[in-house]
Amino acid sequence: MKTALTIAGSDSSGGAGIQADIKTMITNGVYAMSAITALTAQNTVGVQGVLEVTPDFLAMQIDSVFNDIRPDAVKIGMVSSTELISTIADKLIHYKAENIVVDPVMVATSGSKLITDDAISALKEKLLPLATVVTPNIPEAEVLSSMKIESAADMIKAAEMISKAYNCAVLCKGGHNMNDANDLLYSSGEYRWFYGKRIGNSNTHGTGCTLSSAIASNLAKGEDLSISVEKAKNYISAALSDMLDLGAGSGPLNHAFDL
Ligand SMILES: Nc1ncnc2c1ncn2[C@@H]1O[C@H](COP(=O)(O)OP(=O)(O)OP(=O)(O)O)[C@@H](O)[C@H]1O
Ligand SMILES: Cc1ncc(CO)c(N)n1
Repeated sequence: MKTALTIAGSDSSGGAGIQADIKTMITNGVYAMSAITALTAQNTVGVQGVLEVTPDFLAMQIDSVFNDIRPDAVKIGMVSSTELISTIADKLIHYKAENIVVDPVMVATSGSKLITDDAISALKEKLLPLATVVTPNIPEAEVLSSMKIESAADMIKAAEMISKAYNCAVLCKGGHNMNDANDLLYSSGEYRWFYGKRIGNSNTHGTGCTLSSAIASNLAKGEDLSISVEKAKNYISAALSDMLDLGAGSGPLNHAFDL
């Protein structure tokens, strides 16, 4: 069985973070492991508290995983501080990790900030150059490219800028568009659109975590990047279409829609 590791924060409400990642990896056919960067007390309405792990303890978790069950792919989600980002980068280099998917988590769907400004610089300098693919939504792509994104042409331009600056593939996600849900993959100088019909479901808590974990699962199984994104896009669209409606705010999607 192929294996995947998520390095991310825990979401007590189970819709995003580590919990979304593990549900996604299992339903996409890989063995799931975790290294937890922070605990969040969170629900569909907001983030009530964050407790970060120490860099040493994050390093210990990553060592425990790599020294026993080597992951075929690694997904990185919420990492809120510079020290934790440096720890992850050092370990990924040390273990020569492959198939690295970086979801540059900055703000929760509910609006709470999940990263410090210093850490955004560290993410750019230390993690993006290690990434096979980075998966920003439109506001995150604006921060990473320092340009405003108002059209499909802007998505291509921003993805190209990020890809060239950090030497990684870029999937710019269109979930924050009003009219469609088209995602743009820019890789090795070429781009491909993944078209998605906008689904009328306001329960989108954890869509980014889920998509990046599905991509990591497909890479772990040996698919190339473009097919990995295509399959992940089909998975998230089906999970959203199931119209699960839990909680008072933006609720989770149904990761296990076909079980
Ligand atoms: N209403 C929707 N209908 C169809 N697809 C959607 C919808 N909302 C998001 N998606 C898809 O979900 C995936 C994640 O995109 P999105 O832009 O929501 O990420 P995100 O903002 O990082 O998520 P998160 O809410 O976890 O922070 C993309 O493939 C996007 O196209
Ligand atoms: C722990 C965690 N990671 C990522 C997100 C972004 O959806 C979230 N809300 N919570």
